[in-house]
Amino acid sequence: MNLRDVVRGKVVLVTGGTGSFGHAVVRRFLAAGVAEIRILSRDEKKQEDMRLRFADARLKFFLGDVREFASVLDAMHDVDLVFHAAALKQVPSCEFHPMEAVRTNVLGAENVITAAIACKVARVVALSTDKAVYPINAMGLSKALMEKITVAKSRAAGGTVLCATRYGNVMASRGSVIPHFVRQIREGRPMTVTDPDMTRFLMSLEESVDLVLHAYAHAEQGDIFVRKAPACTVADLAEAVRRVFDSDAPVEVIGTRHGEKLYETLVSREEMVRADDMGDFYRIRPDTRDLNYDKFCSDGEKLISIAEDYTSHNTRRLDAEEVAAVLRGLDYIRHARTGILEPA
Ligand SMILES: O=c1ccn([C@@H]2O[C@H](COP(=O)(O)OP(=O)(O)O[C@H]3O[C@H](CO)[C@@H](O)[C@H](O)[C@H]3O)[C@@H](O)[C@H]2O)c(=O)[nH]1
Repeated sequence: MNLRDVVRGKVVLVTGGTGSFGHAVVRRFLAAGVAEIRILSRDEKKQEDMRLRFADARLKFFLGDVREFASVLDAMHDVDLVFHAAALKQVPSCEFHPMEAVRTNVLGAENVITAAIACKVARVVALSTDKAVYPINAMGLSKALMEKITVAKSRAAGGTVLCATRYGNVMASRGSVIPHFVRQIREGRPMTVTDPDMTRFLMSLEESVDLVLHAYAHAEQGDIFVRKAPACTVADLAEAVRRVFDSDAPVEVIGTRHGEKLYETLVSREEMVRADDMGDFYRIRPDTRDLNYDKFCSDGEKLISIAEDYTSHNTRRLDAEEVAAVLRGLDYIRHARTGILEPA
């Protein structure tokens, strides 16, 4: 896909756009000749920082909250494309305040989709997570409902194509384990590993943006897109960080945290039977049976019995040296090696 051909002259809205994903999308879209890119978010300070950083008149800021339909509608007029990234995404905070997750991740998503359909937006890409598959924590559960809303609304969305993307852990994102390990090394503390055998998919920020752009370019009504990714154990991740920083910090095993899974799943076996393998990506097509509910009870699916989940346990596994090589390529690690510890 040539991004230039796709975005030239377009008006794009990014909800929750002041985070690292928003920055990466804005950078690429401005360079590719987008007509206007709007950010809808709650924090005026983060908006001001971003305004100063980009200093580009095509970048417009809308103060508001996806929980408020009126503020979503205000930002939606004349928009061609929406990336819905606004979310509560920390597992512990959603666990303690599940209704807040419902308000932002579930009702907020409904507001965005309803406003987009009303304003005849061409495409909406909603950002989801591997934690939405076989969810066990409130964050994953609320994102699973967001996906369900996207697919259900796609049955009657007129000319607005609704789709979602699912990705795993973005390496070195703010608050995540890699910057945490680096900080522990710098402060001369032991590295705390939850469960050495726990696995996570590894994806860079740029790869997560590629996935979202792939979805934008290829989506048909109700699709969910997944990008194939390698994974590693947390023990190997900790060892890789030690090698990159030439550290001999000890590792302390602290046990699994509240709401955590041993491994993550990007595509369930139930979805795998209707997924297309697109090389680097999977496309999970919606269940297109009509609204005759009876069929959902009577028509079985034999293929499910032989299909396999796509998980961080059975994807390509990187060892510590391979993870270290990936880490050395990250901007965050290059900066951290010179003493700047906070991810952008
Ligand atoms: O001190 C620590 C902290 C974490 N971990 C492990 O490191 C892995 C990654 O942890 P973390 O970076 O906190 O990511 P997750 O808990 O998997 O969740 C992240 O990834 C999600 C997407 O899957 C995002 O939605 C969340 O915001 C983001 O925190 C997990 O196996 C943790 O058990 C440790 O071993 N030691």
